[in-house]
Amino acid sequence: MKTFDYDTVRLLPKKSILKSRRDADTSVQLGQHTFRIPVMPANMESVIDQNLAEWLSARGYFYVMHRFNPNQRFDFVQSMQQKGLIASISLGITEEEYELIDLFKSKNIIPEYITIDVAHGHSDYVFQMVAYIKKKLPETFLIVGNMGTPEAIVEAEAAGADATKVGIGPGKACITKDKTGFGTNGWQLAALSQCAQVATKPIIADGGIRHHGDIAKSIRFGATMVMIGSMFAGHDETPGEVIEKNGKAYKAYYGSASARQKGNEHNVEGQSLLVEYKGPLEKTLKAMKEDLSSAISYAGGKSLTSLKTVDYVVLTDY
Ligand SMILES: NC(=O)C1=CN([C@@H]2O[C@H](COP(=O)(O)OP(=O)(O)OC[C@H]3O[C@@H](n4cnc5c(N)ncnc54)[C@H](OP(=O)(O)O)[C@@H]3O)[C@@H](O)[C@H]2O)C=CC1
Ligand SMILES: Nc1nc2c(ncn2[C@@H]2O[C@H](COP(=O)(O)O)[C@@H](O)[C@H]2O)c(=O)[nH]1
Repeated sequence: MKTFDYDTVRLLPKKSILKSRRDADTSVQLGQHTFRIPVMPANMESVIDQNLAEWLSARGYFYVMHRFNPNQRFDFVQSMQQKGLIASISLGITEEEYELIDLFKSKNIIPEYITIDVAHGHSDYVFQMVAYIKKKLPETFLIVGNMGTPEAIVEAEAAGADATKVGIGPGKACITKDKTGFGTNGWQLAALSQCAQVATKPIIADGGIRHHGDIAKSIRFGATMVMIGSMFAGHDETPGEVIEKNGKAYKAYYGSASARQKGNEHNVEGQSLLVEYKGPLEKTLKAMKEDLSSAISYAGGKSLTSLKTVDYVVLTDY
């Protein structure tokens, strides 16, 4: 099997039709809503909290709240919706999660988006949860992850997923490939491409984004949106305190399957890192939008759709 990844692919330019990059449209539709850029922060405790969820949603960005304060999710959804904001939460697949779905149903509080967040999403237990959510909360847009193969995408869509999330182990805080030998680390873009060939619904590329250009590459290879952890962590608006070390400023970034997150040493597949302190998030989001606008211009179009058909090369002696 031929593989490639973000660092070995270059997209090929087409004649531009834009007078200015400011005329490029970077917006994307997911479900019933349109968002400013095809980017969402990872649903990790060191990346997002309720304040950031409110901040992003109020400004037209998509987000997925993490699931590590399980008992606060009902109030979270109510509070977001009372403010006129989109409610987008994560769920696991334990019994308590079924009870939360029942609570939403009984109170007629309907989250606009739910993401099933399990390391190995290609599982009948995940698909049972998909079916339950679609039965109880049919209006909710349901994202199901994580997957790494076309077979998984086909089964998830057949079970009722409205979108799937692709990426087993390409994340910066991930140690899955070393601990288990499995995953899409090192060929995430090729895995995304394979999954996109069978997908009939949106795919979210999750993990391994290290440069803004990787967002455009993800769209070229079939993603509707991307999920980003480490590049989001470390801002003023992201969780955690600034840490000074050897005269430089950092914030903590830790995996959802790290010992720090789990509070134990069982099935640890994530590590704790320091990422550089990056200042205000507004500045990074503006730069992402500008770089995507430039990419659209190079693609010879006016919107993200133009990226989907550009030619590319794979560097071999890289
Ligand atoms: N994208 C990625 O590559 C990865 C992401 N993560 C993140 O870490 C967090 C913790 O995830 P997770 O480990 O799923 O923890 P969870 O506690 O949510 O586990 C999910 C459920 O599936 C069961 N399960 C069975 N086989 C597996 C398997 N191979 N991997 C995971 N669960 C399995 C678990 O039982 P039991 O625990 O008894 O086995 C548990 O009941 C999530 O937020 C996830 O997104 C973690 C690893 C990889
Ligand atoms: N294998 C693991 N993957 C993890 C863990 N915590 C989060 N993640 C995944 O990483 C991405 C973010 O990747 P990044 O390259 O942008 O930093 C995140 O969305 C999860 O899918 C973990 O503990 N182990």
